Amino acid sequence: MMRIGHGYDVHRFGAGRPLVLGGVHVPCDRGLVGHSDADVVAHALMDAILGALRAGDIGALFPDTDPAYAGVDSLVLMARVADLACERGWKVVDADCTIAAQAPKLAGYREAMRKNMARALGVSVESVGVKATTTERLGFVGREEGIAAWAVVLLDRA
Ligand SMILES: Nc1ccn([C@@H]2O[C@H](COP(=O)(O)O)[C@@H](O)[C@H]2O)c(=O)n1
Ligand SMILES: C[C@@]1(CO)OP(=O)(O)OP(=O)(O)OC[C@H]1O
Repeated sequence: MMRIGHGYDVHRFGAGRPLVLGGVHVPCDRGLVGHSDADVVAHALMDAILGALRAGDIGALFPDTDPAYAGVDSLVLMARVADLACERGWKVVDADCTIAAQAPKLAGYREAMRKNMARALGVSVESVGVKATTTERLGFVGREEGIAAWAVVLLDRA
């Protein structure tokens, strides 16, 4: 039997923050605001896995009121989610992510994001897809107020 999961997350831009996407520090004059490193694509992918596991969501697992997660590297949390999947007898076989960002241009960082998230999950880089799109200047993404990300994942029995 296989399981499918879907995740979605949004973080707003703020000054004086690093922009971290898929574990990559993307050069930018502002970053995303969050209790953690606000890695919006890593959060979407973790939620997709937790959805497939029927194990709640990242907010339940890693509360934003817990000082332990202040500024945390989201890939560390992703490795914990992968461990949880393993403990429950599941493995990630495939994942795909879409990042909606009007700016900055992300094409040059996609491969590094794939590698980073694949490493955190303990899977081949071929098992993780990352794509970027603008929203043609429409909506909160188009106004450059924040970045949104979606992810889907397929789990199989380990
Ligand atoms: N932040 C982004 C957004 C888009 N890209 C790349 O540009 C292509 C065209 O985007 P449209 O939104 O105009 O369809 C997209 O397919 C990506 O390759 C990007 O690198 N960074
Ligand atoms: C991972 C966490 C930890 O505080 O990150 P945040 O930066 O608070 O991001 P959000 O997507 O709002 O909620 C998930 C949190 O659990």
